[in-house]
Amino acid sequence: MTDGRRHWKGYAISFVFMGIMAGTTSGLAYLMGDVVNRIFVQQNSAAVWILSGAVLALSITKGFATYGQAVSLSRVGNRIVADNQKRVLNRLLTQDVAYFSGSHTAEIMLRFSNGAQAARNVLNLLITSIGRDFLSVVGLTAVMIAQDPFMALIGLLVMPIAVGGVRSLIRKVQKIFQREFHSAVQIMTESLEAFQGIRTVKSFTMEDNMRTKIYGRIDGLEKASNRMIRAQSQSGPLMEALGGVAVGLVIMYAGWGVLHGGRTPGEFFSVITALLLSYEPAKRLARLNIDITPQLLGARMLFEILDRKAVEVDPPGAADLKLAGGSVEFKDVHFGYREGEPVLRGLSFVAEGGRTTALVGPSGGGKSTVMSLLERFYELESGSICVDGQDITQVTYRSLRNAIGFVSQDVFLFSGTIRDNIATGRPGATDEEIIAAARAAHAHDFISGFADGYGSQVGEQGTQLSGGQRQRIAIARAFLKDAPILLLDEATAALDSESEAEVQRALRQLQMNRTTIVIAHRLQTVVNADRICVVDQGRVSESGRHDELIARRGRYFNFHQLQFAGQEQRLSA
Ligand SMILES: Nc1ncnc2c1ncn2[C@@H]1O[C@H](COP(=O)(O)OP(=O)(O)OP(=O)(O)O)[C@@H](O)[C@H]1O
Repeated sequence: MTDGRRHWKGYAISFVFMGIMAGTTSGLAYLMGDVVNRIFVQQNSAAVWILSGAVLALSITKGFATYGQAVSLSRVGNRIVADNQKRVLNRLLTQDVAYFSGSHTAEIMLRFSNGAQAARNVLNLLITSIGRDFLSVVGLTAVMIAQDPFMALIGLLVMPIAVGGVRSLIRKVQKIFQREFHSAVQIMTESLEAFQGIRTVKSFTMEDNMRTKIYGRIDGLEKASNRMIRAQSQSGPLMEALGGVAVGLVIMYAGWGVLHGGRTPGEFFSVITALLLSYEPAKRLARLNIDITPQLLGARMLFEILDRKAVEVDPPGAADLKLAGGSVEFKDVHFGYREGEPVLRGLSFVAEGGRTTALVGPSGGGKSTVMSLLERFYELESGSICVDGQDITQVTYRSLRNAIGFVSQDVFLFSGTIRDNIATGRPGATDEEIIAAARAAHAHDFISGFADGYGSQVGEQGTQLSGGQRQRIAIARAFLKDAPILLLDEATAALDSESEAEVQRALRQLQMNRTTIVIAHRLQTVVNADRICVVDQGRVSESGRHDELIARRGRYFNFHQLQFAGQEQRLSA
């Protein structure tokens, strides 16, 4: 807990309220003895006033204590949820890209939201059980013992049986919970995919398939939830029966005592009241194990994230990257996303500062991987990557990533305004700077064409931008970021020639005076690049300027010929 002491203070307060609740409840049970004896047996008229006043006072105190404990417990509970969510968010943000590509968003989201609630529920259940229920049972037992120890013993005889009875249910509950969680993740995953891929779903008329599949999952979850309720409620009949046995035995013993053994009716009523009042808290205590099990499992889902090591943590004493021209060097880099499946096999190349280096080669050769590695989204197996002579593993993540701008084919827009989206390039940028960046990116005109201009909403609930427009937003971001190193994954599709020309113009401007590494799909880029690296099977098989490589008549030359033969201005694919 980030601030455990703060939580415990809150719990201590609700504990005090619970103590008052337990005390007043026991007091009320105790008074029942006097009510019966003084008012009904002794017919003492003064006692009517005193006892009714005392009952009233105790009830009012109990009412306030009930309110106080509910409010204080909820407050501390809500704080725990909030704290836990912040901690999980922090831990998630320090995970690397590999973690996110390896786990489904739906599962992370469920752990994030339900896990934090479950952790709160565990503490609440423990506190209310110990504070309210346990104290009540202790207080009421004390009343029973004070009135008649033997009668109390009869009443409490059933307790061990109740506790033993519920134990067997716990394993069942655990198993059902796992199934419930799994079904919930599947429902969330599949419906998220259906909504995110709604165009594909509709154009392939997959609605019926989707419906059937997700219906099946929902039905599965419903069944699991029903099974859970059945298992959890199995303790109900057991407890009712045992409670009945206890009350029955007390009536038999005490009734006989009142009739034949000189016991007062007051003692009898007081014990019965205490027994009936302790019934609910005792039931809850016996069920505690069952109720807490799913919550504990839910909390474990959360703690599995919290227990993960923060991956993206700077080594102690890591220095910030010192830029001097922004040259990039890959030296004999070996890397694979999975064990035994190498993607880069000894890749080396130099991207000189301020120059444009183009990566070309067949699809799947590892070009995008090169870019991910330079941003240090993944760790190398061997070899090194240096920026201006500094190994990227030795400098801070922040300074490395601040030095790199990125424009890719699929541009991610956050929900918010166009202004906000451009400003992600440099948080805190002024309106003038944002507009200047948009102008440089050839985006100002189309943005001004919207009714709300820079204030237009984009993202999931906003204006849908075209592919070319989205790209120009990304370019504006990169202009604003003004990083010395630029990674460019050239657009290959979905741009009409007009917006393509706009995007190209903007990109040319952006590339000026920056170290640019571009995944080139267009001949034009390659022809003008200062250096072309042919990435094939995880290595740079050839490099040089366009005319040098053509003259060499090797791999690049073949690509080039192919492209011309296909009349397609693309190199990869
Ligand atoms: N996140 C990932 N997890 C696992 N494998 C991946 C991941 N990204 C890429 N790969 C694999 O790594 C290999 C290289 O992919 P990469 O995207 O770097 O190639 P590329 O040269 O950029 O291809 P293209 O020109 O088609 O974009 C491919 O075999 C691909 O399946």
